[in-house]
Amino acid sequence: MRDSGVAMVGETASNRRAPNGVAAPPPQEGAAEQADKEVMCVPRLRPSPNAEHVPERYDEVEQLEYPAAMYSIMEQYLPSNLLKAPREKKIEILERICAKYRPNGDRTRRHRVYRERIRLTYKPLHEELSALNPEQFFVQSFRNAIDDGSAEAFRKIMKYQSSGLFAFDMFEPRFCSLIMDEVEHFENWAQEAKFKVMRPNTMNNYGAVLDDIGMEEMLDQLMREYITPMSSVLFPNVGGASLDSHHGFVVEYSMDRDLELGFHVDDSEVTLNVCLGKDFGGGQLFFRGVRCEMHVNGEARSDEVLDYSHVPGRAILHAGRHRHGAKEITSGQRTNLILWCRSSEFRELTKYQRDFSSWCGECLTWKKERRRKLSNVKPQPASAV
Ligand SMILES: O=C(O)CCC(=O)C(=O)O
Ligand SMILES: [Fe+2]
Repeated sequence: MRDSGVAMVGETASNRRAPNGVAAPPPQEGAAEQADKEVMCVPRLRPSPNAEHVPERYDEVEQLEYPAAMYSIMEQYLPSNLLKAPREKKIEILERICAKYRPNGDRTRRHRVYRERIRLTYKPLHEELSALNPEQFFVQSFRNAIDDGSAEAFRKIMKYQSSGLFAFDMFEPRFCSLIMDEVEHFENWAQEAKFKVMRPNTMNNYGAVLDDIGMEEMLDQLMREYITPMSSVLFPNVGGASLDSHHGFVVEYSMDRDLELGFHVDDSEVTLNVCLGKDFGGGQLFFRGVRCEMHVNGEARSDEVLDYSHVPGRAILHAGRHRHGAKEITSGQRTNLILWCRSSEFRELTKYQRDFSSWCGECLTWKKERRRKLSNVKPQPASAV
């Protein structure tokens, strides 16, 4: 399994919490409006160091993955909103950046130690969550569609479908409760044990990585046996047929915690997002079209502006590169299970590619435009000598 990686997130969106947990400047516009203008990737380092910033010292920090001096040097390349983040957060971010360049995105030593400590000291509340039990976890209609495996069977269970977005009922209410209870139990344990929980990615201040608390194998099986059959049919152009690793976590929103999630793309080829509960108002997902890395900040076409309202037990499946965010909740508490499904084959094959017109809205527009221009070029009559 690869490292949890980092979601590519809106770095400068002014209307959400900054990744360091410090409140970002007051909102100028709504999340969705801002999203139309800008998506950036975080953590994206500055091209040149910030010479005015005096970096922290890391010498006395235990269990650093790399030499302490490297953290001080790299700190000067962090985007300005992260410079004042707590040192622990900066270490986490810098190590995640570096992990991307290690063979197979190997997990950092800190993360290995973190997981081992949980494994040895945390006693799960619901041991049954460590093994996939389709009858207990999934609703009948979803199991039937997977058993059938045809595009027609998947089409039949869709409750909402729009370009690149597919929503269907998936989890039994009891399974939703078990996951939420387990996460709460873990949070309580961590608080009592004074154990610092690693959050799912740089954008979340709450939530937990399910892979870290004993559900990695179960979620891997879920991806291979229950998501791949669907994504092979629904997302063939973005690696949906060759998913081979995942990052599974829950995100939590409530009036006294995170309210919303900034505009971003996921570090995944295909994302499964299932609402677990509980009662809440607001919190709609907003989508703004699928884009490759080069076009991630481009404008959305009007037909790409889509909102989706979560329903407990219901899943939405989308491409990781489908730009999105979550609007503020207006009441209650919302918890969602997120499974970022990745394909190393797809990443390798597309590494040196430049044309993604089979899935990137803007590459496609450019391609059509080029074709149109070419077809408008009138052949010159050959002149006789
Ligand atoms: O809040 C949600 O439902 C979306 C979460 C999300 O997009 C993510 O964690 O990548
Ligand atoms: Fe996301």
